[in-house]
Amino acid sequence: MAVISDFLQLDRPLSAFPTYAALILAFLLFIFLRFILAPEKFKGVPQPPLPSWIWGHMHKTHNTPAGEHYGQWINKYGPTIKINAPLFAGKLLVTADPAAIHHMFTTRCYDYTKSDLIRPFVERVVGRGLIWAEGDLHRLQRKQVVPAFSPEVVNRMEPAVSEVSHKTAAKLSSMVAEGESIIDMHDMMGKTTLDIFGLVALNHDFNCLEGGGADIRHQVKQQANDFITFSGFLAAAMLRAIPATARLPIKSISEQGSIRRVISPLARELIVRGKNEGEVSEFKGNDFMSTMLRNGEMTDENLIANVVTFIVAGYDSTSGSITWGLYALARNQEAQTKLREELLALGREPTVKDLTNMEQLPYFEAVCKETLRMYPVTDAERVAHEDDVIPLRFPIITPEGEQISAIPVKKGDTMIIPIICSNRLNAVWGDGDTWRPERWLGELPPKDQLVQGWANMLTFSEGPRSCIGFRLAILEMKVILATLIRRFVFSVPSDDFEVYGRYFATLIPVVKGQDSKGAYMPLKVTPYEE
Ligand code: HEM
Repeated sequence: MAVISDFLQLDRPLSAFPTYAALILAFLLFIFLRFILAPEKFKGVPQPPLPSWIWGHMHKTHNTPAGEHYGQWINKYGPTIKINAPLFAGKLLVTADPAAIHHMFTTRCYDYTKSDLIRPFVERVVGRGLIWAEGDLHRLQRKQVVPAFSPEVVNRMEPAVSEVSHKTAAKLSSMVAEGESIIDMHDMMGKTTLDIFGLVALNHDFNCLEGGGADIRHQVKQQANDFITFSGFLAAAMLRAIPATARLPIKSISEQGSIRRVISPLARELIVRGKNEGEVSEFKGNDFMSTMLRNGEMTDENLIANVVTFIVAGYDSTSGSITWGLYALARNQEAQTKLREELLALGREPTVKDLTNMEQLPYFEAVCKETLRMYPVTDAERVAHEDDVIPLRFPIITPEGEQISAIPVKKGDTMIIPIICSNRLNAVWGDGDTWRPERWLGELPPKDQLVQGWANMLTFSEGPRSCIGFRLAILEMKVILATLIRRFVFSVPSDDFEVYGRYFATLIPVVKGQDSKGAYMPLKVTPYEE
């Protein structure tokens, strides 16, 4: 009872609220009847055994390492399955099939929008910016900001990225010199990428490495840590069953707005400064802020939402990817040594040219791709806006021997696209769950079995809504990893140390046995001596 009372932010025990108890019962009865009366969905698509009558399949996927259960089911039943949503909220189609993904993300991108669970969540967290926008509004907003992330503009960001990376290396050196040998690299990478994004996109120095931006990073981390608890799961389950629950004073839901509340005043200040100063940075007016302001077509609400959106999307996912890269290298000392040797053999700090030329640093390229394949930091969910038929590359064979090569869907049906499973499909990659950079140096799986996103993976999605910041993310990943691996050896703090991922808006690293700490990646850092 205390849990429910806290969940609902009640200031008296739940027993004092018979009305609340009656409401909860009515709610459960309503969704149960809706479930019983619903027509059968996704006929012929295999469904794994139901782990829980009330929570459907999703408590298992929420409460365990990212991709673990979807991965097991998909490897057993094929890339397309159906599952039960919690609280009798109907069936969901889960697919990692490349043809289905291409259809929803590219061919009919605007007919498969973010679901009624995801879109209001995005609005609460970052506002009505590019990630929230759909249809014509999305086309318009995207056209306005896309020039700020062109190859030429991103390449010009390299000196700033490099400068912050060197500051991080200096900070790590001083921490180690002061006796701190085990360092939370998730926290360090968050500070590094937020500082970079401020400088290259907003002409603003968050100065996180010296203690700045702490409120933003704290809120982002707090939201992630809250989401992976049972309360976080229950809130998502209720929202999926009845989206109007968002209006109730539920703690885990109302607190999702705290990131926006913390960043908005700064966003407003930066916009006013940008409007007054005209060109706001050394990127010849091509930076994100100048580009948005120059067009003058966005309302102030859209401008603020986009500054919040880009700050959060621009630093958290990139820092997560780099953190996972350091973890993979810490677990694979041989690979780390090989990478360091390749970087040092260059005889200088790598330049943008070195980093973008795959032949110059082939192993480094393979390490980055393999990390982004194994640890994609986001997940996706779409809802059909019209009745449609989704094609499959890997047909389903029913127990009766019938082949299903396309799945009819109805307006309102929800599809879950577990990006991590698409990237790891054993049917395509063989040993998809193993981090093995060498796979990128040999022959890749046939193209028609792969998706059409960057490097034939789904990490940055594909199509008109694919990640707009992918070039900047890859540049940051390469510059930061090159700077750190040339100077330090990263290793795991103990033999039984294990980290698994949990999804919030990004893939959070959680140390096994230290789950209550939430997002955390303590690695042993030792200066490298030749
Ligand atoms: C390694 C780091 C990153 C990864 C793995 C990543 C991944 C993704 C993915 C998968 C999507 C599509 C989500 C969906 O449609 O449901 C996306 C969209 C987006 N990303 Fe990234 N991202 C990264 C870094 C960045 C950076 C650095 C920025 C900012 C410059 C950024 C800004 C955005 C925005 C604004 C969208 C929405 C695009 C749209 O809907 O048109 N991301 N990202």
